[in-house]
Amino acid sequence: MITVEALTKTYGAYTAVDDVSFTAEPGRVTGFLGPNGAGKTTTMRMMVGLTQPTSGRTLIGGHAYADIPNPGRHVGVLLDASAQHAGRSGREVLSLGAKVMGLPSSRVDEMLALVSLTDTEAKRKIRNYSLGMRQRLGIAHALLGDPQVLILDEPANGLDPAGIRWMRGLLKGFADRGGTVLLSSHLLHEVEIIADEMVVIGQGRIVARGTRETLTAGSQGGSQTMSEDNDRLAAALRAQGVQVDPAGAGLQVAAEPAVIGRAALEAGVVLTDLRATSVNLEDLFLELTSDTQREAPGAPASQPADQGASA
Ligand SMILES: Nc1ncnc2c1ncn2[C@@H]1O[C@H](COP(=O)(O)OP(=O)(O)OP(=O)(O)O)[C@@H](O)[C@H]1O
Repeated sequence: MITVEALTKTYGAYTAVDDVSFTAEPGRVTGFLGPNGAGKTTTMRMMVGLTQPTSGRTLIGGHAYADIPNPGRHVGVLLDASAQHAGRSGREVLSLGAKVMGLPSSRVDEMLALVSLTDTEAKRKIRNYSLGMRQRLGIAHALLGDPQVLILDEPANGLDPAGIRWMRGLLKGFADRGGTVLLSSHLLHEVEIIADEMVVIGQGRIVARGTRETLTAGSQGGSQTMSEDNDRLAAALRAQGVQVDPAGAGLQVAAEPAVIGRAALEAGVVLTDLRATSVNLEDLFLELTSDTQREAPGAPASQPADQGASA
């Protein structure tokens, strides 16, 4: 369990992270989502003691990271895949990590196999690694000590589609076995596929949090429909005050399918297609993060940050 309590970081007059609080629960993947420069990396660095917070704290399993003896055995961290010594090989980096953590060298081979780095690649200097290979090595390093908690900053960065799918499976499996996963991304699609919970940050502040369902709850859902007489159906709906817009060969209607079905029945129009349209999470994400001044109350589709489901 990770508990982030009122973390704030200021650089002079600039507030990079502003009173950020959230939890990441065991058995769940928590996505930390926000556009470039929103404060994700700064928050994660503060969580593991690499950046000193101006105020606030983070507890991981009830302890500050700095107070955890042999932290790699408890918390796997991947913050910057390119931060490893470029002149070392991947195997050397993992072997060093294993020594520091008091692990058998067989663990290095296990991790290399897990992230699909071949023996030849493992012997290559990191300066000659592709970004995806660095990322795989970083994930191997984070998992080396068999931790219960993973904190990963943009772990999918540089991975090809097959690699992203592989990583998703890996992290889901980790959470399914009871582990806690916090991963950041600036890409909604990457996060929404894997994350059980999402914490959305914009301009240093948490603007929403919850599951996909709770985030989009309360948003005005609509329907798409087609009929044998769209004009008559549109007129019948508009007469009830329902907003109707043309959409391709059909209509986009700001109402539930049942409202449309009833209107069609009363107007004697045969429907040829009728489906509820899901709320576009991407629109919600862009709306939430475009201007923190609006925050949750100004954005009707959002889950207010202080009532989020994951709190
Ligand atoms: N050492 C520093 N001095 C001054 N400003 C900083 C420092 N570190 C970060 N910042 C600023 O804090 C803000 C948040 O940066 P951060 O790297 O945390 O964003 P991010 O959400 O991780 O972005 P990205 O998705 O691009 O990685 C940015 O405006 C950045 O320029």
